[in-house]
Amino acid sequence: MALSFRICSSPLICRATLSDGDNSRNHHAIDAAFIRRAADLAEMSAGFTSPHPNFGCVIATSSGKVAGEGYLYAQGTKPAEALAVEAAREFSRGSTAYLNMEPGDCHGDHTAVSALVQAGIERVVVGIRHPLQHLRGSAIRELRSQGIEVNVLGEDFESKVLEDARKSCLLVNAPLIHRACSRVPFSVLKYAMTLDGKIAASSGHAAWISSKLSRTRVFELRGGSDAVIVGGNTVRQDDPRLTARHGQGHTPTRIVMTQSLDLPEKANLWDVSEVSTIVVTQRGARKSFQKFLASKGVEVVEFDMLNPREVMEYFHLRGYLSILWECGGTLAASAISSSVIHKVVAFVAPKIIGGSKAPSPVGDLGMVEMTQALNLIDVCYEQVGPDMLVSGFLQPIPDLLPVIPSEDATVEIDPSVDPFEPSIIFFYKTWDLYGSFSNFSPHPIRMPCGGENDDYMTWSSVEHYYQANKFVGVENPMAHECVEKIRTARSPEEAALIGRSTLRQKPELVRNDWEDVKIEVMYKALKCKFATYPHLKSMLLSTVGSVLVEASPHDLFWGGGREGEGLNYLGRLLMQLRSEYLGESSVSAEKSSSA
Ligand SMILES: NC(=O)C1=CN([C@@H]2O[C@H](COP(=O)(O)OP(=O)(O)OC[C@H]3O[C@@H](n4cnc5c(N)ncnc54)[C@H](OP(=O)(O)O)[C@@H]3O)[C@@H](O)[C@H]2O)C=CC1
Ligand SMILES: Nc1c(N[C@@H]2O[C@H](COP(=O)(O)O)[C@@H](O)[C@H]2O)[nH]c(=O)[nH]c1=O
Repeated sequence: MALSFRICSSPLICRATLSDGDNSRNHHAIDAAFIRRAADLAEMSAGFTSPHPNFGCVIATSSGKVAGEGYLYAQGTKPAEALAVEAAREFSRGSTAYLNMEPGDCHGDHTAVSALVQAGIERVVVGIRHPLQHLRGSAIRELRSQGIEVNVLGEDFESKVLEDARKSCLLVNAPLIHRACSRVPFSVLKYAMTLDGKIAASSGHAAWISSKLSRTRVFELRGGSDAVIVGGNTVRQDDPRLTARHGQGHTPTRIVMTQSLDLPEKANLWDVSEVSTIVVTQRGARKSFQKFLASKGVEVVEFDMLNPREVMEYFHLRGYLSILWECGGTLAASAISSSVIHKVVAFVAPKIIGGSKAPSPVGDLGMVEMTQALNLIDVCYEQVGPDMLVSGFLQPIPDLLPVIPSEDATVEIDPSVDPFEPSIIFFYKTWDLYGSFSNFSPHPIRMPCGGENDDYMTWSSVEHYYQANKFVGVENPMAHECVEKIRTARSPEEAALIGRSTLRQKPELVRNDWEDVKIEVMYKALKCKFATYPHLKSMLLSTVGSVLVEASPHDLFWGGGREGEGLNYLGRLLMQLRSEYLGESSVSAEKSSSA
């Protein structure tokens, strides 16, 4: 059955009534319809932040009416379940909540579960369990312990229609599911071709094959990916920008894969003022050009064996979850042969360019008979302006039921479970085991803005506070505006984006003493966070004896870097805070023993 992945155009919270057909007595069909709607809602957050779990929730009354809906905008914002019950108000009582995925209560605050319990929800239907082992099953257990009936698709009941609904839940969080059971990021090959199967004219000219509307869809695809990758020849021919030009939201890292490193000195990708570029190349290639790129702020990574699999395994280790391949046919063929492409998205334009030498989307795969052709699965067809968008999967999304059958059996197949030495605790993504230590964790703090304004304000995360402080106390209305924009940013990622890009683009708005005070600013915010949330303080104290390292491969100041080359200031400040707490408790223990 083909799954359609329409981006929902309805507002965040909407009220809708099921059509008569959906209102049938067939419980499976009703459950399936609502779960699919929850998955559609979840899809709405894709593209606003770097991939993270996408959650949607629908509250339906016993008569099959939608009482409320919600989706998680980004990590740190209100959970989908809380938004949905808020929208449903008194209609939540006795209703059923449909969730595309089990909530991951990674911060121990049970916000999603509490929202459902307090609203009087009677039954919860879950599309899939949480794919990450340390989070899997805990919200379901908690809901059941509160007397709520919980049904998980594929576990408590099965049918074709429910199977399809479950599949839509797997797809909407495909990058995360891949992270749980694979060693390469989820990769999509996207191209635009003419009706006669060419991705450029014989001259190499390709701007443009697809329509403006299709290219806008490409910006959305880029915005939903961690990185976009092209080969060296595409850089030489097209001089692409590879940015997601659709307003606010996530912009993916640009990756160039080149063996020769024979690239032009002037290229749009070397402008890293808005977003970074990483060039991956063969060890030893054109050392002088490597230096030139480094001087431009472009990172160069050398490989002994430059091939798509090695490159993808490397980016998986660096924390990339999803990659969009926008390369030409030569690199595409190599990536498909290496089995790193999971999905294909092709825009077919009603144009004919001809040319026996004009390139096609996929180069030589060594196949000689049509019976060897790779068949796509779950194919979708959609008209986009004048073009036809055909998409489908080359490899199925892993099915969590057989792949991850139980909590006990998962350690072996989940490479993220415990990949590190026990004496070092790494933390990075907020949903990781110690993710609450991250600046991005959703723990609001109340602190004065700093500067002349001593009023206490609520900051949605440490990251909001930290980024805003770059511009505090600067006598310029634009700096004030920037502080407010960061304070009201809907997610830590958005706050970071505004803070970092303003620092790069308008350095005059940054306070003069920023470099001197930034560690102190961070420490103050961390102290406030751990003092505000006792369970976080306990978590920090539980790490005594372990070194804390922020496993950010990019941030060599706050993070530990890829191979320990980073300064790890965030880890250090947390250890300092931990020592402070230990000092306090030993002083109070001394006092009580001497009393
Ligand atoms: N319509 C569309 O959607 C698109 C069209 N195009 C068009 O396609 C043409 C370029 O096609 P093509 O040369 O295939 O594209 P690419 O440049 O994307 O891929 C080939 C290049 O990738 C690099 N490379 C590194 N490792 C490998 C490897 N293991 N296997 C293969 N390549 C590797 C090499 O760069 P190096 O030579 O530097 O070592 C190689 O020349 C251009 O005309 C461009 O306009 C490109 C993208 C999309
Ligand atoms: N020609 C072509 C595409 N080409 C891809 O887009 C890149 C250019 O991106 P940018 O510089 O950001 O606009 C180019 O290098 C290639 O990867 N894409 C499409 O959707 N449709 C098209 O017709």
